[in-house]
Amino acid sequence: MKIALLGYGKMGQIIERFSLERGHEIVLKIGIENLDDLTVDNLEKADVAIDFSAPHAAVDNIYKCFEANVPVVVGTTGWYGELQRIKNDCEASNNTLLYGSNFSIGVNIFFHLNKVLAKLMNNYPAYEVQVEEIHHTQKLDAPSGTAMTIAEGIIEEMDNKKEWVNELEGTPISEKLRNDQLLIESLRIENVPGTHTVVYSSEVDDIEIKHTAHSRAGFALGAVVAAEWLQNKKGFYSIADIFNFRD
Ligand SMILES: NC(=O)C1=CN([C@@H]2O[C@H](COP(=O)(O)OP(=O)(O)OC[C@H]3O[C@@H](n4cnc5c(N)ncnc54)[C@H](OP(=O)(O)O)[C@@H]3O)[C@@H](O)[C@H]2O)C=CC1
Ligand SMILES: O=C(O)C1=N[C@H](C(=O)O)C[C@H](O)C1
Repeated sequence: MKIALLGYGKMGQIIERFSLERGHEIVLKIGIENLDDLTVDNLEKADVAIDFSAPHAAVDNIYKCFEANVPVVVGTTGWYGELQRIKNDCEASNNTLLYGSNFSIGVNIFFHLNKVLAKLMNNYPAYEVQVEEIHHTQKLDAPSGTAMTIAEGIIEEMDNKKEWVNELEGTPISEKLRNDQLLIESLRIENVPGTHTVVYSSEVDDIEIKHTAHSRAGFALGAVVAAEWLQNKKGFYSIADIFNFRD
């Protein structure tokens, strides 16, 4: 495949390496220094675009791909408030997009496990649930997209949780946490690629599930595999469409 990389930072560079290893060609690399090269003409040279840019940049980049009719894989997080509008516009313009808050196989297994556990724990109100995410200090968004997906999985399965609220280290939530709110605690520590924990705590014990990324390799390989999966498809997809986990 001919791949356009939108965003050539920490992730873009590893995605380039995996793309070349898997026999693909990089026909366009867009970073902050050559944004003018992000044109319809240049995008049309690619079979697929992969966006790992920045929360403020992803939406414009997606619409540029739609204009060029190039399928786009979006790994960038922090833009999900626009998800419904983009889904509608993608389908209305007969375009193709796949997004995911996390492309690693391990985290996608974890997403499934999280929902199975939440369904079970729904029967045990003595346990209070909380999500924690830890990332490197350059991360621009909080909570992480992965933590949002985890929280949404819990809210879907637990009758007493209706919404999540975020506490970023140093900026505690302004109001007291309500019983129907799920806390996502965000911590920023130098060089951490991504750690997510779900804890159910009772008076007598804790139950904890945790995913620890040792590097960014799992995210990057997953993004290239997602781009391969998207070939010859039309429409709006999420990473969950690639996996078919059973309980
Ligand atoms: N879904 C997943 O599995 C994963 C998602 N991510 C997400 O991917 C995104 C990128 O992560 P990461 O690579 O670590 O971040 P980096 O900051 O290392 O890289 C992003 C790059 O994009 C550049 N950029 C800024 N604006 C634009 C634009 N308009 N078009 C193209 N590039 C632009 C930035 O330039 P400059 O720094 O000069 O502004 C930077 O070089 C984040 O949102 C992160 O949360 C990360 C890992 C896994
Ligand atoms: O910014 C990152 O680094 C990561 N972002 C994604 C997220 O917001 O969940 C995925 C991964 O945790 C790394």
